[in-house]
Amino acid sequence: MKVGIFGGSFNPIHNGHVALAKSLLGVAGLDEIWFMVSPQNPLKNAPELLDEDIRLEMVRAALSDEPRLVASDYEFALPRPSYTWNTLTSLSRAFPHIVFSLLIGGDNWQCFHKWYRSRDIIANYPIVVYPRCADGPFAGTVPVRHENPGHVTFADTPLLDISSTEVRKRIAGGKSIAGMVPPEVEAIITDRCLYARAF
Ligand SMILES: Nc1ncnc2c1ncn2[C@@H]1O[C@H](COP(=O)(O)OP(=O)(O)OP(=O)(O)O)[C@@H](O)[C@H]1O
Ligand SMILES: O=C(O)c1ccc[n+]([C@@H]2O[C@H](COP(=O)([O-])O)[C@@H](O)[C@H]2O)c1
Repeated sequence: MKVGIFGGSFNPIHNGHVALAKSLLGVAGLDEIWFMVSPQNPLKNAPELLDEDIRLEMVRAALSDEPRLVASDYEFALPRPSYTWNTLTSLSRAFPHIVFSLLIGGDNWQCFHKWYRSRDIIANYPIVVYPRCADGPFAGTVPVRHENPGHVTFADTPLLDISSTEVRKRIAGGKSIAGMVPPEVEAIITDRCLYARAF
């Protein structure tokens, strides 16, 4: 069985994440994709990061009709910050029959050399890099290739110009997020008044 690990803050999950994962199932030949909700990205200090349980609840709601897309809280029980090398090796020990790949966006691939034991990840796990249309400096760029890419492939998936940052900004500005997040996620955000404070 082949499983892709799609790690993220998912603060909140949006339609770009779901559309991308659906496309990656086919493009990368995966049986399932596990959305690994990261309690704490080692390289991000985000004061606006919501509690991991609420972020997980939104991911579960968004994926409720997608049997091959799975919401995972696996990192919640691992040491913080959430180093992907630790997650992958722990998963491989826990599920020895599963071949895990790492799915990573072009934005994160640009700084992959800063990740904890990035060379070990490249040497031991297949990596699938997908293009990311971020609203930041890497908008529309082709991911940088590392010197010794190992099992790194570059997936030709569609670019969807949505980010969690934009979703949070719109909510704080009193604007609609209809069509940017799944309706189940929009309902949770509205009911609990999430992200109502401006950041
Ligand atoms: N619209 C999108 N298209 C393709 N990939 C995306 C998109 N949005 C996010 N991703 C990817 O999903 C992964 C997890 O996303 P993350 O939770 O950081 O969302 P984000 O929208 O980038 O959040 P933020 O705006 O808060 O940085 C990242 O590696 C990112 O590359
Ligand atoms: O392992 C690392 O050193 C590392 C450094 C930066 C990011 N990550 C992981 O990359 C994923 C994407 O994070 P984010 O916050 O951009 O959605 C998430 O699973 C993080 O834990 C991992």
